Amino acid sequence: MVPEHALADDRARPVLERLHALDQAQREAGLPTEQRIRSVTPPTGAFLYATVLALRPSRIFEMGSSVGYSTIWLALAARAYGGRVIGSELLPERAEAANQHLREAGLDAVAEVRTGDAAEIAGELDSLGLVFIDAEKDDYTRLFEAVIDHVLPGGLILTDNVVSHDCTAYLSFLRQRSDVTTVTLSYERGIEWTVKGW
Ligand SMILES: C[S@@+](CC[C@H](N)C(=O)[O-])C[C@H]1O[C@@H](n2cnc3c(N)ncnc32)[C@H](O)[C@@H]1O
Repeated sequence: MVPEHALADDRARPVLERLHALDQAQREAGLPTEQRIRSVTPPTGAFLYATVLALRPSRIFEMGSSVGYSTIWLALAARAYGGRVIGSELLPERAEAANQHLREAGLDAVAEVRTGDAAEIAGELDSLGLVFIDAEKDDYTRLFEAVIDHVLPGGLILTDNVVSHDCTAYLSFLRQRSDVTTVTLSYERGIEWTVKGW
């Protein structure tokens, strides 16, 4: 039992535990990256949950949902105050699995995962209070550029894996922009905390 999963309710907890166990098993088996579900760690899930509870964004967008592990964490928090989560996933079978996991967790009224390129789906959305970027690391700049105009002033963009992976180009790109304030959090795999200016 992973302590962070105790934050979830009785319906969501078994789904989170199962997906985390699958992620661990795939990593231990040495499966190639593209075959793994590549979930965030449980502490990162709890971080997303706590951040959403604190900021209470009405509309949350996730770029790269895989089978929905982090989507469940975001949705658990959003449900507490009536927020809504839109996830996005390039691979149709993963998006389908994510929506099935949201149903199992009792969160399908709060969150949905759309199939397609997150950059294109961003164009369908507006007034985003929080964006979580967790797709391919060499695509972060394109995804950020696609979504930033759809984020509210003061909105938060979180990006995972900025310490575990070489994200130098993305981090420099963010620091050259005058419309955001950005800091790197050395937490778990590294989370970039980027706030859009008012
Ligand atoms: C690191 S995994 C996401 C893990 C997920 N956030 C979680 O913690 O459960 C990255 C996922 O992004 C998807 N992906 C890659 N490029 C994408 C894009 N341009 N738009 C949407 N999804 C993308 C991949 O297929 C993969 O399933």
